[in-house]
Order: sequence, then C-alpha cells, then structure tokens
Amino acid sequence: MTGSKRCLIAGNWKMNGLLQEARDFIAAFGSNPAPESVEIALMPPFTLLHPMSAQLAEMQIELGAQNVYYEDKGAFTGSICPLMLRDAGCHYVILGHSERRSIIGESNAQIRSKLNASWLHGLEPILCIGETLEQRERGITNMVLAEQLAVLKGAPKNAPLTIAYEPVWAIGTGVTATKEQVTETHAFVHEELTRLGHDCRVLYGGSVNPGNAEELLSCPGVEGALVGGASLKADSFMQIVKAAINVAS
Ligand SMILES: O=C[C@H](O)COP(=O)(O)O
Repeated sequence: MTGSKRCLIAGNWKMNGLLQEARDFIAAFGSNPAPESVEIALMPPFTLLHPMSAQLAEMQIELGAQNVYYEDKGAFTGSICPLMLRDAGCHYVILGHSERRSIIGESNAQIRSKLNASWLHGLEPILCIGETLEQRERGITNMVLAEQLAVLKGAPKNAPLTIAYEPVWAIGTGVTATKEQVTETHAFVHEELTRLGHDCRVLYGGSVNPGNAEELLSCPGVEGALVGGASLKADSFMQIVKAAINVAS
C-alpha cells in the first residue's frame, strides 16, 4: 500500500446473487465491525442494489454497480443510467471489465463515454484493465495496458477514480500472477497514471482468495483487491478483508 490512499476490498458478484442469498450474506457478514483502515465495497447485480443499499450503508460498506450506460434517460431498452445508480445508493461503478470487453465487445470509446457520464453524476468508476495470456506471452502487456489507460487522456485530473489491474488469464481460473508480475505491472500502471496526470488507487484482481490475499496485497503498488468468486461467501470475503487489515497495520 503506497501513500495515504485507503485500501479498498471490493466484491464483484458478477451475474450471481438472488434476494435470499443477499440476505444471508448480510446476516453473516454484518456481525463483523467495519474496519477503519480498509474500505469495503460490494457490487451485486442491478436487481440487488436497492434491496441491499440501506443495510450495506449501515454496515459502512459502499455499494457499486457492475456497469452503466452513458445516456441520462430515454429509449435505451435494458440500460441503466448513472442517476439510477445514484438513486439506488451507489458510490462505485465498475467499467471496462474484461468480461464486458470480450463477451459484449465493449470498446475503449464506449468506456470513455461511460467514464464521463459516471463523473457527471458523482459516481466513482473502477476502471478495469488487463492483458490476455497471449498478449503477456507476446511481451506486449505494457502496450495493452497503456492503450486501455489512454481512455483517461483529457479526463479531469481530480475526478474520482480507481483502477483495477486484472490479468485476464487470472480471472476465475485459480491462477494468480506471481508477486514479481504483480509488482512489476503495478509499477508500470502507476507510472502511466502519473504520466496521464492521475494519482489514484490501483487494485489487483484475478483469483484473489483468503489463501493468497495477504501476499498479493503486500506487493508494492497494490492498494486493494477486486474480488470475484471469493466475494460471494461472507466468510471468505471477510477473510480477505482481514488480510487487508493485517497488511495495512
Ligand atoms: O471482478 C473481479 C475479477 O474479475 C476477479 O474474479 P475472480 O476473483 O473470480 O477471479
């Protein structure tokens, strides 16, 4: 953890979670007092934002969404706008997740529009970047990350922003990047952000679990984690939060 930026442990539930599961999660997680040194956030599916909002706020857990559309309102069937996310109590929105880039075909231009719309309505984007295994093996990881970060060119310098570096080959695979890979890549991401005029938190994501969290969070330049699978169970998510508390102390 570098500087005075508070470590963030964010749970991305992806397309998982029914109402009863959300209730069970809150009941199990709620008995733990909110730590001072670590910020916690949850990104459930859209259908659970309103139902979870009040209780998460009481537990001092920030709420976030997994995507947003860039128009304010109108005939955009199936889309959710930034104001709707604010209305549901969201502080964060994940943008540019590799699953949206690869499955939905989301482009950097669309991601930039979503960044602008999020900032306009007071949301803090968590911008995801990451290389595929093929790109890493070809030695073009930094080039790919620089291209993805280029969506920040010309963006307001003081706009709230968190970056999540998620090597695509480590997402949901049980394979994590080595400490060396994480340290080296986070150093590059921080350098690139400085060049673009942004001093923001950089999270690591990709198969973070209770067994590897402390090691990953201890790497220089890692200021939190974006957790997928291991955030679905209150117990494993809390263990990751505890690992972050240990690293922060
Ligand atoms: O947004 C979260 C990441 O895609 C990581 O997912 P994972 O922890 O299941 O590998």
